[in-house]
Amino acid sequence: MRRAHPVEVIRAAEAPLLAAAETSGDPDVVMRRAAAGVAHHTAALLRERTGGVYGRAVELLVGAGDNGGDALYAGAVLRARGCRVDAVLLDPDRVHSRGLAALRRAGGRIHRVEDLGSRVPVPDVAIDGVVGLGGRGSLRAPADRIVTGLAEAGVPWVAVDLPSGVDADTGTVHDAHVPATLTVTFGLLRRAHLLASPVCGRVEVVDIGLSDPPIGPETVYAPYPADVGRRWPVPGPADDKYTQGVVAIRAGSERFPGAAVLCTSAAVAASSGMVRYVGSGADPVLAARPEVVCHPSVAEAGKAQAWVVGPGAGTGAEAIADIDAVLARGRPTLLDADALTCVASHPVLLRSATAPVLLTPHGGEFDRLTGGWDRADRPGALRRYVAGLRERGIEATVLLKGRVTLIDDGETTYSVDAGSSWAATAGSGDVLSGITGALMAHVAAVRDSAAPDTQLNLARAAADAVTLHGEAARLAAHRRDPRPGGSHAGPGGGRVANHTGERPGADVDAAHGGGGRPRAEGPGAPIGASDLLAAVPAAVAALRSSR
Ligand SMILES: NC(=O)C1=CN([C@@H]2O[C@H](COP(=O)(O)OP(=O)(O)OC[C@H]3O[C@@H](n4cnc5c(N)ncnc54)[C@H](O)[C@@H]3O)[C@@H](O)[C@H]2O)[C@H](O)CC1
Repeated sequence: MRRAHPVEVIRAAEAPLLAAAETSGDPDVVMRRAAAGVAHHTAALLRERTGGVYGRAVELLVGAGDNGGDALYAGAVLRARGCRVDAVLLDPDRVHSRGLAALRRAGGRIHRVEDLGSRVPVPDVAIDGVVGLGGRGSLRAPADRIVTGLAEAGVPWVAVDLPSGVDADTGTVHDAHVPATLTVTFGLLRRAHLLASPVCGRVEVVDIGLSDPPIGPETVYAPYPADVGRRWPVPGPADDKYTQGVVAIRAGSERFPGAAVLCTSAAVAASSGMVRYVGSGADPVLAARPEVVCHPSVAEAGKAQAWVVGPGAGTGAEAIADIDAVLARGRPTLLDADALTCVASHPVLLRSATAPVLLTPHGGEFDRLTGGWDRADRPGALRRYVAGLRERGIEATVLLKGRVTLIDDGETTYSVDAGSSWAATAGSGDVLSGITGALMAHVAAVRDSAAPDTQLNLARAAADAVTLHGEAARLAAHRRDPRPGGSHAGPGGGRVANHTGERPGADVDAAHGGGGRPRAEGPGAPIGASDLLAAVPAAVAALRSSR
């Protein structure tokens, strides 16, 4: 798992290093170490983009704090490597004076913002040293104007520590922010690197000598794709359809038969166990997936290790009664879509739950559940909601969907960046419910046979399912078979997206509105939920073979 920490933990980890630097008589030794890393990775980006480093133009946007100091020292290193370096000082009276002197000595040019006039320099790369850990709120004028201008001109931004205009702890991306192609941070990931990963670009961590800090309730986790692949359930020599987990799905309605097909088909594709179905969509479900076992009612469904309720299932009296009946069966249950609407209007429903529940709202459904939430603090709003449920005695985990999906069980927050936004399509949530339900059934089956008294790690299972879903969307968007009626059996796609590496969406495309707006997802083409579904087996294979 990748781990990311809150600002106070980072500051505490840095404190002994900074104190030692102070007593050594070289107070900037740690800062120069950090800056050397910034310069190294900026040079690599320059080489990638322009084929070299010598003679390339670098612009530094420098704020009042130590983040600006890092940028100035990095500028001095790049100058020594032959770059032309221009530093724009946003607050000349408070600039880091030793960093500034170092850049001057190296031959960098220094500008006050007011001296820039209408000059619009177009460097090969721009370094964001406006604010780091001490940043609060949006980029202010005139930094916002400079950032927008360069982003519109297609200049890649390197963020020092984290992109300015992004809150280090909540990951809130303010309207005016730096859309980074690359973020170079120091020693430890900050929460924003996982919570706001689409605007961080590729994240590089430079070793500056920090020790591992303690983990705590504010630590944010993100699974490595290779770990998800290692954990993904596949049948072993002693397995049969029951040992791998049976998931039962109550989904679909006269109005939304497709939800039943997408959800059950995704569950079938995600694991080799068994899928049961209850609802009005038995005919289309069986037409798509004859291996699904259909039942006339919740009461008549056979044994299942986990249940999924809600996709397209309706919000009427019958649907509500079925939610109640499923929860009363005492198995781990995923509640999605219409089931969340029912829970929002009848919160008492969750009292029937005698086993862990996983709620999977998108932002609008979370609005309904909470009566309105603080969008400036996604992880905080989620943690507070889960805490409220747990205070009511409900063993709940909540998965808040988005390009960056957050999962919280009251103690641990997982953050999963899909790596692209291709999955933002109708029916994609139904597929996610099916995948997640199958995985829940598997972990419950394993738990029941190995250690029935232990707690289920539903949050980690959900994070794994979201990782797979994102990978399936990426593969679907990139592997469309151009033949009429073709499938997803096209070549390539074996390499799993490294979510701190390949990130086409982090690039800025002036043609798509500029102003730091992330470009639509680079190469690839829009997909529907059926395309995503068809790519699930390839995504499982890709995750299982990733290193
Ligand atoms: N000291 C070292 O050896 C190391 C420092 N590192 C870097 O230091 C920053 C943290 O520096 P700090 O001075 O505490 O904070 P900032 O530079 O982030 O900014 C503080 C400064 O900015 C003003 N401010 C806050 N919000 C805004 C805003 N939205 N717009 C404009 N100005 C704003 C605030 O008033 C303060 O004056 C850390 O991130 C590293 O980059 C390294 O850790 C290496 C060791």
